[in-house]
Amino acid sequence: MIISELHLNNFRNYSHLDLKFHPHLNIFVGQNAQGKTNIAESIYFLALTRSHRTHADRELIAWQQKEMSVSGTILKKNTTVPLEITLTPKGRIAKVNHLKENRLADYIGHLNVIMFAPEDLAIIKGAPSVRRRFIDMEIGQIRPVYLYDLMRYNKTLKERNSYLKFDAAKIDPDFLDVLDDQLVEYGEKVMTHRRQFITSLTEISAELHHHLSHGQEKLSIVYAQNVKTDFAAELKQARDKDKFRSQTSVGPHRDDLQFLINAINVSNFGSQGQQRTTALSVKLAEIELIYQETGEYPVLLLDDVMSELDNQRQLDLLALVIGKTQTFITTTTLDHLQHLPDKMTVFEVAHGEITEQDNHD
Ligand SMILES: Nc1ncnc2c1ncn2[C@@H]1O[C@H](COP(=O)(O)OP(=O)(O)OP(=O)(O)O)[C@@H](O)[C@H]1O
Repeated sequence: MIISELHLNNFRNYSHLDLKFHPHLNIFVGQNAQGKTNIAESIYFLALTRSHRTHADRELIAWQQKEMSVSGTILKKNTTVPLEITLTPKGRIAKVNHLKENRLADYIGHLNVIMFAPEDLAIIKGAPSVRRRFIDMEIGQIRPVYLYDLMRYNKTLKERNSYLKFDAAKIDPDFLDVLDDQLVEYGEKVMTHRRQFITSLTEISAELHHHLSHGQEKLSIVYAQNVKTDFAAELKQARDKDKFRSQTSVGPHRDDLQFLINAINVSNFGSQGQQRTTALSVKLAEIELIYQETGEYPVLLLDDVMSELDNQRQLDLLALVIGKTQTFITTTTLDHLQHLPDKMTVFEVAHGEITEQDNHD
């Protein structure tokens, strides 16, 4: 799939912007703090109805304004899909084909994006919650049903945790049994989706990493599932402890991922370069995974990462994606970008204004 047009109204530092994109490669070049990442962020937002870098939607609305909107046209193999999201003080309004979708889960998935930004190193180095968010966002893009299951799981978890805060004497074991049954039902579904996703991700990223490391490194990803074998039994066993601590200690809300290179944990012992290449392999694997699940390649957003890759990695990366995946690159300079294809559009970004510099069809 490709995004052919993008329209922004009061999004960050763009009061009004209309852009037409190249189907293969679009480069946004400009000095710091001009609005390059804002463009990548707006495309990510159009796909997933949230930002990749903030939880606070308010930050996305141009200062002194109350609303913003992002819209675009998505071209797929057989269809053209107009998408639009408006952020108002009352919340989000998401439209597909100009019709409002009542559930965001029905909206997400019409545009698939993979974003690779410096923050993504946190998938390797950061807290387990970062990795869970990564898993949730990625599975959610390809399987909307996952978002339903996850939402139901989180709702039940919240209810159980609130109930555990009651005085011990007031806790009815039968009611807790009912909550446990629900938690297990939704939790099992969440874990099944995660297991399948991680198995496929491991397989593809191992192959890509082998390629990117020129045969030197073997990457494997381990699903560090918090539930060992039997969720229901483990929940029951932890009940006294959970009552004492007023929180649920077992379940997929405690899951994690481990990245191993040649059997050594990259998060703790990998070099910066290995951590970066691992993050890149994982991101590139997602592109293939989305293709396998949906039959369309997603849009790739490379925000500020090219300068961090050496010449060879840039070459490998571009060779893997150009022509297959519509790619957006943000960068402060074109100087270090080697091996660019002939066909692309370069946009110059300055103070929230964009000028098309070069267009080679
Ligand atoms: N809600 C907002 N309203 C208006 N302007 C905003 C808003 N949020 C951010 N900005 C402005 O957007 C600019 C930052 O844009 P962006 O993050 O896209 O920079 P960039 O060009 O990618 O820079 P860098 O190369 O440093 O990453 C800053 O000038 C900032 O003041």
